[in-house]
Amino acid sequence: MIDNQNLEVLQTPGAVFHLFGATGDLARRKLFPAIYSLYHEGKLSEDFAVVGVARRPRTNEEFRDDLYQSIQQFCRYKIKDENEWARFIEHFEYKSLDINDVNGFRELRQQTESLEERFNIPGNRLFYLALAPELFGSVSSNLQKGGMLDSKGWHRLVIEKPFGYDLESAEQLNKQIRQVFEEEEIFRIDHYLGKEMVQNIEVIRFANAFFEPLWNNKHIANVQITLSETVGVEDRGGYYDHAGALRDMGQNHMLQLLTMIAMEPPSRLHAEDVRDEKVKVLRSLRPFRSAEEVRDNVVRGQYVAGSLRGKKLPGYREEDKVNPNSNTETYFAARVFVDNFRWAGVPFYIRTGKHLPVKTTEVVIEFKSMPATVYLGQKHNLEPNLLVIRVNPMEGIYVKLNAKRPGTESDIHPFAMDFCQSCLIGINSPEAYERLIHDAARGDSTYFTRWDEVAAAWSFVDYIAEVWKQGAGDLRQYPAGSWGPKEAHKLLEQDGFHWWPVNGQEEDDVVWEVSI
Ligand SMILES: NC(=O)C1=CN([C@@H]2O[C@H](COP(=O)(O)OP(=O)(O)OC[C@H]3O[C@@H](n4cnc5c(N)ncnc54)[C@H](OP(=O)(O)O)[C@@H]3O)[C@@H](O)[C@H]2O)C=CC1
Ligand SMILES: O=C1O[C@H](COP(=O)(O)O)[C@@H](O)[C@H](O)[C@H]1O
Repeated sequence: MIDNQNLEVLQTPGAVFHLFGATGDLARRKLFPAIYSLYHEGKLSEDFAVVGVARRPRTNEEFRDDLYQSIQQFCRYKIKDENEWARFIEHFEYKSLDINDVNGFRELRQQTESLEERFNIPGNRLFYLALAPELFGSVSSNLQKGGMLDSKGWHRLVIEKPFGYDLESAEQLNKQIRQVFEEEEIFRIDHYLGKEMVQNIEVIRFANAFFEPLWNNKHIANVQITLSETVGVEDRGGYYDHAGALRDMGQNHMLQLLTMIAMEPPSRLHAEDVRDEKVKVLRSLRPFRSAEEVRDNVVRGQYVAGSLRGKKLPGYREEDKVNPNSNTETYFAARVFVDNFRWAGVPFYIRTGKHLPVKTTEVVIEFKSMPATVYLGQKHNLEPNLLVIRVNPMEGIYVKLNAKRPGTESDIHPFAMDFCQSCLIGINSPEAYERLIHDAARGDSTYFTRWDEVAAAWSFVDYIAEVWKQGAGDLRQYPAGSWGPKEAHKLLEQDGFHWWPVNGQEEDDVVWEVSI
């Protein structure tokens, strides 16, 4: 069992957190629970304050009630100690303002200064924008005009995705923000980078002597990245129909995961060194250069009515706020290459979709087969070795090996050596947002996306989106609850591979317990 007693607790420096979009869905489901968890674990020092900002009127008491509900419903810690809750909640206040009205920011400044005085906070201010991206530019400029950046401490801007709709709009957005904030002050969220197992990829790769020598095109046959979701678009049809799976998951989470797998070891674990290595991967992605290349390497799909675990599900075009003739993809799979010395010739297959059979995020590294076999003519089933990194909902890694079935002479079968982190008693991994808010408050931008990463990812994705917009690249239908269009299998079959089953082992796998 992991020793939980001696975990390091790094406290944030004193600061006022301004949470723009405090009455929204993200704040309620993710941000308030994250702040409470940080406090509960002693990672937030007592000299902090939070101002929730949104348009609708709320008294401080009403706002605090909202927080209570949100934490009881969504936080991994429930409120049990009323004294602790009373200490925590007195740090929270609400401010009603319209982002486009600079006067509201002047009032916010006074409110902030009074909180700084009350809690002895040295002028550090963090601005978290849980808002529609159209508002990011106005917030930045009104923060400046309203005097919110005049305090002596540091100022940081934390921005939610999506960062733009394409490269051009992202550049415009970046320009607006950069008129007010330096790049070092901007923390662009990609919440997948806050996930425990995504951060663990770095450790698995760079702290284990037996992986690194094999981590290249001499030994790896292909890499498969799956981000499958059981949910549909829920109540986000308006946003999603405009975005689609490529922009919603591909440009950010999937390419970020790919960079974590493919990057070179950084010289040091400083934020800029890590991000330098990641951006090199994005720049090495082989761009598609024609509609045919897109058609041959990228599959897009949209769910039609189907069912999942006995529950009937409507088709995408019947969802709320979705255009009934929509051609937006709710699924895509692609075969991409990283054209550098390490990865030349190794296909990376990536796929994501809504209303697929399981919720999972997994990375499968498939190793090349043995150069020859000595087991000819005997009963055997020599499957390739796999390293599987399970990000979500299970956390862990397993290695698939071939071994002799006990009691036989050489009946060879695949076995899994499984380290299931989330199965260990006493492990309650932090939510991604906890880690990211904690990092931003401490000024650590390692797990936030730098502008050049965002730009490189858009450059890659834009070409595909443009080809689709021109009508090329057929939109395939798949029943909700299925594994997506069958064309996604052909992407791998043409190379002699197949998608490995995700989120579980095959029946005859044996789990070898590994203790740590
Ligand atoms: N929800 C999620 O799971 C995820 C969301 N995101 C991103 O986070 C951001 C917020 O999303 P979400 O919480 O779902 O959105 P919601 O629509 O639920 O919330 C939007 C918030 O913005 C406030 N707001 C809107 N207009 C103004 C204005 N003119 N002045 C002041 N406040 C305003 C609203 O408050 P009021 O109505 O009171 O003015 C509300 O608090 C988006 O960029 C989204 O893409 C990213 C990943 C996941
Ligand atoms: O950013 C997004 O991510 C979620 C999936 O996140 P996860 O942490 O639950 O895997 C996705 O549902 C949403 O469409 C997208 O905007």
